[in-house]
Amino acid sequence: MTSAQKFIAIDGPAGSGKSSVSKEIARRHGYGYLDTGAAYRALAWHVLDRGADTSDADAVRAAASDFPFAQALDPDDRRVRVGGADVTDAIREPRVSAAVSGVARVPEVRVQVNEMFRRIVADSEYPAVVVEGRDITTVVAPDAPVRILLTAAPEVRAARRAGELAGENAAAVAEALHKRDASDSSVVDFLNAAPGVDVVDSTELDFAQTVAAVLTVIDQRRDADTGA
Ligand SMILES: Nc1ncnc2c1ncn2[C@@H]1O[C@H](COP(=O)(O)OP(=O)(O)OP(=O)(O)O)[C@@H](O)[C@H]1O
Ligand SMILES: Nc1ccn([C@@H]2O[C@H](COP(=O)(O)O)[C@@H](O)[C@H]2O)c(=O)n1
Repeated sequence: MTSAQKFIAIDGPAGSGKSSVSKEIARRHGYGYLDTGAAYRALAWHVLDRGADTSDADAVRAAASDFPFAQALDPDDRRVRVGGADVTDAIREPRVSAAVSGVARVPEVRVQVNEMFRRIVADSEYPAVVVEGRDITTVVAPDAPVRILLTAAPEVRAARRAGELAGENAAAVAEALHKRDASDSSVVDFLNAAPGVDVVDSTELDFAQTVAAVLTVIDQRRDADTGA
């Protein structure tokens, strides 16, 4: 089996359900789970921790050249580390969410982290790894046997995210989410499915229905791949 065949690739915009759905798929199948956004977030945290700004591409490149990132593939172990620092919670703070797109805009950094993702999957002992992000179906693993674009209407995604962040102003949450999508989608296209990528639109689906729809696609693609 090539390492590309170990990928179950899932892309989508912010708040589309990539991480919650991917974790559930990984748990049910005994697969690994890789949250690539966590790596970009951890690098943004690392840049800020060095007193720099992610709009400064040189500062991002410098931080990336010394980036001791670690993340387990266990879907129930979400700890993220940069060197000795546990940044699991810090990378979800609004200041990091607001800064992360700056990191994602630096092409050399994308190449570096994509190599890291491929290595993590290749070296893992899981039979497959659900890898979610923005460019997994198109750049990181375009040859993966299962490639899914998970999407939902912008207002639905904003409402789901606002529901998670108790105490945050819903309009501000929606604005931040849409701003991040606009910036990110100028770097990689995760709003339109590339040829061969299956779309699951969860706008009208609850969480359980979304998981079921993604599982159906995985089964269909796996059957097609094995000629079953
Ligand atoms: N189909 C669904 N119906 C209802 N809620 C959902 C559905 N899918 C996901 N959610 C909820 O929406 C919220 C956002 O989902 P999640 O964090 O998985 O999105 P994401 O795409 O990984 O976002 P981000 O890219 O910003 O990390 C979570 O609270 C999750 O439980
Ligand atoms: N494949 C990816 C994954 C993420 N990004 C960037 O990271 C940010 C955070 O991602 P979340 O999934 O945690 O929302 C995202 O806004 C992108 O800037 C990326 O570029 N490519």
